[in-house]
Amino acid sequence: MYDLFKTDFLTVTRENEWHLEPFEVEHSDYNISVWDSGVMHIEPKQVSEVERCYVFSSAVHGNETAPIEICNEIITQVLSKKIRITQPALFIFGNPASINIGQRFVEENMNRLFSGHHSKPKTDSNGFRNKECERAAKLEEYVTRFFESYPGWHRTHYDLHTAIRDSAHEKFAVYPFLHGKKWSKEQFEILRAMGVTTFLLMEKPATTFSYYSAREHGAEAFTVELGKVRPFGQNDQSKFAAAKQTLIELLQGKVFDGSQFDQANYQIMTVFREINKKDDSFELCFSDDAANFTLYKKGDVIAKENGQDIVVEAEEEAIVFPNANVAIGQRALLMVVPKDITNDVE
Ligand SMILES: O=C(O)CCC(=O)N[C@@H](CCC(=O)O)C(=O)O
Ligand SMILES: [Zn+2]
Repeated sequence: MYDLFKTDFLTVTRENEWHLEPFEVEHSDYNISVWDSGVMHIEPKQVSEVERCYVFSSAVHGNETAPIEICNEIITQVLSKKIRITQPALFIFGNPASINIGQRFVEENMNRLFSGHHSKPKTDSNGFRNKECERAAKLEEYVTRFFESYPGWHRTHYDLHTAIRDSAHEKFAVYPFLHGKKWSKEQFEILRAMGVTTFLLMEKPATTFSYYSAREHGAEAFTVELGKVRPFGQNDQSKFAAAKQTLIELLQGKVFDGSQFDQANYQIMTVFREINKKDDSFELCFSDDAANFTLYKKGDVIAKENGQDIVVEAEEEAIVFPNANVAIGQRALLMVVPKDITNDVE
């Protein structure tokens, strides 16, 4: 049994990489349950009239430390009564073992394992199911348990990340494919309050945590990129203050009014092309410090594979998440273009 008033939740999480026996934390204002390593449910004892519940996840990639720090601070401030919240929250540190090694993942990128992909047979290892597969399956169960505790409530999940490269738009959010549903004006406004004005609208299902919550639980869910990957202690906290403050305000029952939505306040992009790595010869043809959202022109060679050039096809395309160092078959690069969503928001 841990005393979370003496040892913060992140420390306890890091001491128990893959498993922690569930326990309750005595508190005058909240019912607090630790469901597993890195998984904490906080429920205000006084039931809110604002029927909204929140999942805030971080460390789905263990080296993306700024969101981990933000979430750990919010938890610590709630427990110590420095801030008071009114809405139920599930905090998740996704991959504690990868936090400890300061890497994106231990064996497999967990953000490619949701929506059941954790249970798909692995072609490379005769069906071997690694610990990240087990963890992704458990995280799905916890999110289900949490959302089902509040039937009929409005559900939100922000899966907080930082990006490997610099970005021409420092903060941006990936809006998972909605299968024809309209994009939420309110969410554009909430995320703008966090400092996010660039959105990447996905056009197909994905294996990410945010797509899982959107699709399986009808949650407003996003992968939110808050800046660049840095080790613990090297994050400029001032760059994350607005995001942290907005997350706290949501937990305090704030409801945003999206009625003034104006596309001119945002950079809205969609995926023109997803480039997957097909074999080990795949290489990117721009420098390692080319930022996300750098524009390339028609005919520019952006990658090579198997002796073939991969070139820009539209008049202009911007790069997002370029990474030649992914497993074969996985996304190595997104090419994105602007999108007008004036008639597709509500
Ligand atoms: O900077 C990068 O190349 C990756 C940053 C990152 O982890 N991004 C997420 C995006 C997930 C999504 O598409 O919703 C990822 O690649 O998992
Ligand atoms: Zn990430």
